[in-house]
Amino acid sequence: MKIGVPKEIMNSENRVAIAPSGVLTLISAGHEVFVETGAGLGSSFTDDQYAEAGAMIVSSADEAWGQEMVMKVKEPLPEEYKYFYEGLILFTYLHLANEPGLTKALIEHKVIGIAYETVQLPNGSLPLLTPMSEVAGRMATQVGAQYLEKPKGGKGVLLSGIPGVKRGKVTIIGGGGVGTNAAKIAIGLGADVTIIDLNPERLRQLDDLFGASVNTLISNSLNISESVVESDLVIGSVLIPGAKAPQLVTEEMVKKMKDGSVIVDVAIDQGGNFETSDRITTHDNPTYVKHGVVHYTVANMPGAVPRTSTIGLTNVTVPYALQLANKGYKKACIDNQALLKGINTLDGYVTFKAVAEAHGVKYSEAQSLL
Ligand SMILES: NC(=O)C1=CN([C@@H]2O[C@H](COP(=O)(O)OP(=O)(O)OC[C@H]3O[C@@H](n4cnc5c(N)ncnc54)[C@H](O)[C@@H]3O)[C@@H](O)[C@H]2O)C=CC1
Ligand SMILES: CC(=O)C(=O)O
Repeated sequence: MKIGVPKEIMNSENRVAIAPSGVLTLISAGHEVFVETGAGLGSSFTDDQYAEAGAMIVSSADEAWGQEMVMKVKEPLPEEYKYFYEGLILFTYLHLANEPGLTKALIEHKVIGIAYETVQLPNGSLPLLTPMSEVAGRMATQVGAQYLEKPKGGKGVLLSGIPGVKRGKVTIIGGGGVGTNAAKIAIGLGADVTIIDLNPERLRQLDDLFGASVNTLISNSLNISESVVESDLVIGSVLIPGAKAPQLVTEEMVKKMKDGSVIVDVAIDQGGNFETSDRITTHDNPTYVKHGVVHYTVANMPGAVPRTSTIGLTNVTVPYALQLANKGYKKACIDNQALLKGINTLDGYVTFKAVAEAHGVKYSEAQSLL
């Protein structure tokens, strides 16, 4: 199969879909890979390294997009919709529940849209989201700690405290991949950490993992409200796979937070967990202040640590890309139910229920279209 790898064009998106090691894997299996010139530079991979791995370096986005399958990192931006054509296999993060324009463009052009974030194993885990959730979760605490500093607009609290002065309080809503990694770093910093989740079994696992280093709370409006209002840093990481994120923290709760507190809404890529997360920000200008609270709502957090993230993403996506390329998307998705769950658009239909519901459009089962 001919596989294209365009350069990412989102603000400060320095990741690339495949590291040279992944190119070598695909080429060794008999496929052709076309990498747009400079696509890897943000992650410190040169054209020469890609060429040595066997890729063809192409000089334009047009050529990279003109292949049978395109692998990307972020959801295409409107200026990329012109590259869509009927039958294109697009393998990338899509976050369609929060992207009505992109959903429409994929349907109109009959693109086979396979979303990394909805590929799901029988145990419910999301293997192509996990490494970026690990990155974003760890970053969430780091950036939260930074924005609590006075010169960054925060209230001037050091999360670790010092002897004689109490520790900062961190609330993490959603104890999955992002939440667990955010907690790891917050505990490491010595903060007073609370994790809130809807799933009691998940709370038990977190309790076993972190012991007395965390407080765990079941998710309900009262627990969320009480914990959020008392916190210096609140991290939003609730996901209902493929669906628009639930807004669990209301504007009223945010109004009650102390001035200079910080919100890091990692779930912003699916629409966000805070009623006050009313915009997506960029790495160039990552925060805004609402009701005195600093909001960080960057939808591509791992783009700031591209070297780690590109390698982490390649590790998990390439085995699936190989299945798509070796067998063709139909047989690959019939043989592997996890991959089948990744198909969000096919033949002009929305094939992921939560996406169809988010946009009020007809849902068609992917399997019946294969
Ligand atoms: N902004 C960014 O750059 C990035 C954003 N993300 C996003 O972060 C979000 C979280 O991802 P993961 O942690 O991997 O998901 P996950 O599926 O591992 O975890 C989600 C957790 O939310 C919990 N949950 C569901 N409903 C809840 C409720 N009502 N109250 C409390 N908890 C509830 C689930 O039980 C689960 O433990 C996703 O939207 C993902 O796309 C991930 C990576 C980068
Ligand atoms: C998950 C996602 O959208 C990201 O890593 O940017």
